[in-house]
Amino acid sequence: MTELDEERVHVARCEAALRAMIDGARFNVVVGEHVAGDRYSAERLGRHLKSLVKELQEDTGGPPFFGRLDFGSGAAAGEHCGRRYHIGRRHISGEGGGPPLVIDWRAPVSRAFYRAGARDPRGVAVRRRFGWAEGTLTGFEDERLDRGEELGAASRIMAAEIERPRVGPMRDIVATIQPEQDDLVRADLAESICVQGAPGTGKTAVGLHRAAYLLYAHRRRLERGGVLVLGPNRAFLGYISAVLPALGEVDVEQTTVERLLARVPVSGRDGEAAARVKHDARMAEVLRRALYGRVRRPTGPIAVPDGSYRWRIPEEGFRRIVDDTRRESPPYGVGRERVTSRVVDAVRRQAEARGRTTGTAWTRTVTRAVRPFVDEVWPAVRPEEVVAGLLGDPAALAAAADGILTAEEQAAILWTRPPRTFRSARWSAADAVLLDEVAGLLERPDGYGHVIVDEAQDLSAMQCRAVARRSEYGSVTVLGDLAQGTTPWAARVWPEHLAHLGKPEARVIALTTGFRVPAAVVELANRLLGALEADVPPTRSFRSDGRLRVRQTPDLRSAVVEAVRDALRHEGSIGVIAADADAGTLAAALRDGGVSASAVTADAEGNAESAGTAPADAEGNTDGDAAPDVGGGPARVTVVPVTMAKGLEYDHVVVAEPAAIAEAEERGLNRLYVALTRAVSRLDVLHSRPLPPQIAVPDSRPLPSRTAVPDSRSLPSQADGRPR
Ligand SMILES: Nc1ncnc2c1ncn2[C@@H]1O[C@H](COP(=O)(O)OP(=O)(O)OP(=O)(O)O)[C@@H](O)[C@H]1O
Repeated sequence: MTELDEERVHVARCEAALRAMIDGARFNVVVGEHVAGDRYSAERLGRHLKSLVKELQEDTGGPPFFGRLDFGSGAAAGEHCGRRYHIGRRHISGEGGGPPLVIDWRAPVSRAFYRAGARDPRGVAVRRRFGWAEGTLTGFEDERLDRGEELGAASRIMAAEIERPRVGPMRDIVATIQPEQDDLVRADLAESICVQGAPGTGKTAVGLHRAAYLLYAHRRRLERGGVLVLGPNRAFLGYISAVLPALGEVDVEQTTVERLLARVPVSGRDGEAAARVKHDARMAEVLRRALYGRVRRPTGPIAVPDGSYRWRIPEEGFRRIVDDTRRESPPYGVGRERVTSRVVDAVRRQAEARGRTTGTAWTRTVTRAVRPFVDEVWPAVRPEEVVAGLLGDPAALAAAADGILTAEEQAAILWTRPPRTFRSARWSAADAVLLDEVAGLLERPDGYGHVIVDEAQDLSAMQCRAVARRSEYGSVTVLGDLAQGTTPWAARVWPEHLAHLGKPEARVIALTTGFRVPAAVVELANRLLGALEADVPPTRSFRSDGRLRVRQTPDLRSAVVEAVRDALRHEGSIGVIAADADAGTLAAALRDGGVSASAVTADAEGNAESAGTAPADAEGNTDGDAAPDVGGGPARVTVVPVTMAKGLEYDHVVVAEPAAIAEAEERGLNRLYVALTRAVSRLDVLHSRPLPPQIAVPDSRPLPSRTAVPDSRSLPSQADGRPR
């Protein structure tokens, strides 16, 4: 029997054991319904067991393992001396209580799979990587670390995995996590980290694997708060939605900041000037003043009838209670309760001095009697009243914003036609952020144990504060790229942003090796860096494959259709990325040309990321909001308005008219940088107008024939990655 045959026998054992685990878990669900002592524990146990079944079922599709570690006999192997472990996406128990057939990739011993090298073998004699094709084990590759052999980037299996054409949603990367990524994935739960990563360096992948790792390593501690993943839009969430379930984690909340803060329907729209002011950190103080401006000093005593008695708190005593409470700065709602209970206590002291018994019923009656007095000085209020009271009333705004916002800034956010009541207000996306700030002043929201924020560079200071409120007692993983910032308020440096996120101490780590974008494409995109006002290192590509074509054409529409037809000859997904204003025309051109394509549609919720640009989310392929396919069946081609392209990737990308993308918004070059870095295997850049100078050939020599730049060698190389 060959070694490969032996491994295949192990595959069969694993599959049988996994089936037995599922049957066992199903059986436990049935038994669990009968064994639990009360309804509450029955429900808890039931939920746990059912989710175990769900997890296990999610797993049955993928290969049971992807690697193997053979530990040597030296002291470095420690307790693993002479042992052999298969490493996979999940633990598979051995038959009859024997040693496990597969160890979870997150277990401590698995770490050596990602970290061991010829220089530091960590007791590992041999690391084996397995190759799989359509569920069948096709081969393996050994690294004899004990003999100083290490393949590194030369591993065929690793390269094939990284360079494979992309189809469908994002996949996990457990088999090929790189050492610098592994460090981030396994960072301590208590530690907040910020990953500044060039496009395609695996930030999103790292964030999702970190979620899975933390849930494995700290399941009990995270059980209550849970883990939250925040992404830029629904198209992105659809794209990443399969990764965590494939890793056995089915209960992680994944949403956008807009949805997280959706306490009101968003139907209004701000102009850019208003949105900028509303997203500015100074609004926090304006809102705080507006809210606490409602607290008034008492102007009289409190009198509480109690049977034949009448208790009295003099104005001075009442005032002291209110002042003391304000000084303690509790959340507004807590302050209200604190004032009430302190007044009741003062009354109780008087009553008890007169020999009254003050039980629960007495407390309830007196509290009711005290309420109207407290309402006068510390009124109950809703966030909507506070924000509407501010934006709809120039005098109230002037009072709260005095010395904070200029007269122009106040004018920019004032409602020109205030609604009659806050109930009929047409709230904008930025208003929702203000409402959340006030809600947070009234009462602390429930927090998460860990929050992962993707594309964090695009959050405003006020959105960061909303995230900070939800991770006050937890930690965060901040993922972003300053060069991809496209909102008017996008971060230009990390420290200030991290302070708004409530984690100024977070460690900032840079990732620079790109696993998505081929070298030739990276070189083109890197030319934009100098113009982006972001101090980030240029990307280096892990990949030497791939293709870049830059072509000028008199007829953009026909050229796009032709490029897509050509791309359809290859395997993999195809994305046509264009300025928002051009996306519809190009989708129509493809339709007229008989090419089946779906379209990422404009946002249904109005949560545009910046004022004045169309859009935010909903990708058809993933959540059903797409325009129907012309050809029927799932389309391989997607037309993507460029403001929706963030975080997505396609095997073949056609970027249409870079000049139009660059000039459509203030940070148009950043947007172009995002567009150029979505391609996994091939990028076509088609233009009828001159290219933005940063990506045009620097010495204005025409690119070879102006039609094809087959590989990176055709582009003048730039060691420092900066435009010349
Ligand atoms: N270690 C790895 N092994 C295999 N594939 C990887 C690895 N790291 C990243 N990738 C792949 O590279 C691609 C880019 O990763 P990801 O989307 O996480 O990058 P990103 O840094 O978030 O990019 P962007 O900033 O452009 O959105 C994905 O297809 C991901 O699966």
